[in-house]
Amino acid sequence: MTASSAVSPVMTASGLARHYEVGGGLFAKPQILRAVQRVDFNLYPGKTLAVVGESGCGKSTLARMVTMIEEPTGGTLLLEGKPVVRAGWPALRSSVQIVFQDPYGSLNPRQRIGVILQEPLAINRPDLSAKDREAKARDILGLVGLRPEHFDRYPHMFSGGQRQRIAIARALMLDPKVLVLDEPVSALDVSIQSAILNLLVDLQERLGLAYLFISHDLSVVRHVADDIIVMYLGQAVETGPKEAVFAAPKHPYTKALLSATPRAEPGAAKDRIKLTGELPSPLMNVPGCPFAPRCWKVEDKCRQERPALDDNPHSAACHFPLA
Ligand SMILES: Nc1ncnc2c1ncn2[C@@H]1O[C@H](COP(=O)(O)OP(=O)(O)OP(=O)(O)O)[C@@H](O)[C@H]1O
Repeated sequence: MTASSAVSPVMTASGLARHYEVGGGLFAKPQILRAVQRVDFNLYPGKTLAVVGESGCGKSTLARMVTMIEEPTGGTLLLEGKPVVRAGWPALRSSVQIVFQDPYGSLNPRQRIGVILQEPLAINRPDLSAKDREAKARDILGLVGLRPEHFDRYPHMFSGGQRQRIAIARALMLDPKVLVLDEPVSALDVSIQSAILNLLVDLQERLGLAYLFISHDLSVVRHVADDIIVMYLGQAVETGPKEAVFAAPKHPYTKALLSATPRAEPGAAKDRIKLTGELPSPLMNVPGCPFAPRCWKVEDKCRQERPALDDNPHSAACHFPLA
């Protein structure tokens, strides 16, 4: 999806979908909840694709499919051109690692940092000796900006920012090609957020990692993204290079999200677009545009026909795009 890249994508998603059956029982049929619907993207080495949207739009479900924690119910996922299918998971899984939002909950409090870091190697790299595993863990600890003496400490002895460095270090232990970063700084103090974002940018440059960066916070996305997917109710409603999406959003939903994001530049104050109307239930398969009930540009066609993205590098699933 990025126009700039002549390099092959490390991961390609085509029509990726995840549905859940909910409810149901003796006398009632289960309902289908469409958490993610037909999402396409390419991830490139050394580049960051940000997925943004409000709570419940399907970001975490997408992350679980990309990290192969959960199987898609539709579409395909290719890793370096090879289909990701269950049979290939153990080998492919190590190439895609995830860092979660909560640095407090994701580390075992009873294990020393050195043990936590070596664990993925113990499981996936039986070819490495204990000495090599330890050496690798110590190297990666330094790479994420922690000190050698931290190796023997326990998670509770670290701050939130340091714990997130440990979680990033653990994700790097198997030399992944793709890192999924699921709201990696949302739980941290603002003062620490930029240090972690700078670390991620630095690691990407050094290691050529592809990032799928999931965030509801557009000011964070502005800092790190190359390309953006805006999701609404399980669907990609706008995709494009960051600069284009921020400078001239095409989808009314993206424009509303951007209008609610504080800007650092002086004089950048702008009118906030307030969305009214309810977010439709993901259990309802509405015929038209999912955003129509909240859209201030809505017309009859929007309620009848579902708009789709086109092949342009910057595209919006909207019958009446803004730019
Ligand atoms: N295992 C599941 N079973 C049923 N429904 C689910 C399941 N997981 C997610 N959902 C539903 O799928 C939709 C998307 O959820 P998801 O957690 O992916 O959204 P999100 O954008 O990550 O939100 P948040 O930021 O709040 O985590 C929601 O309506 C959610 O209730």
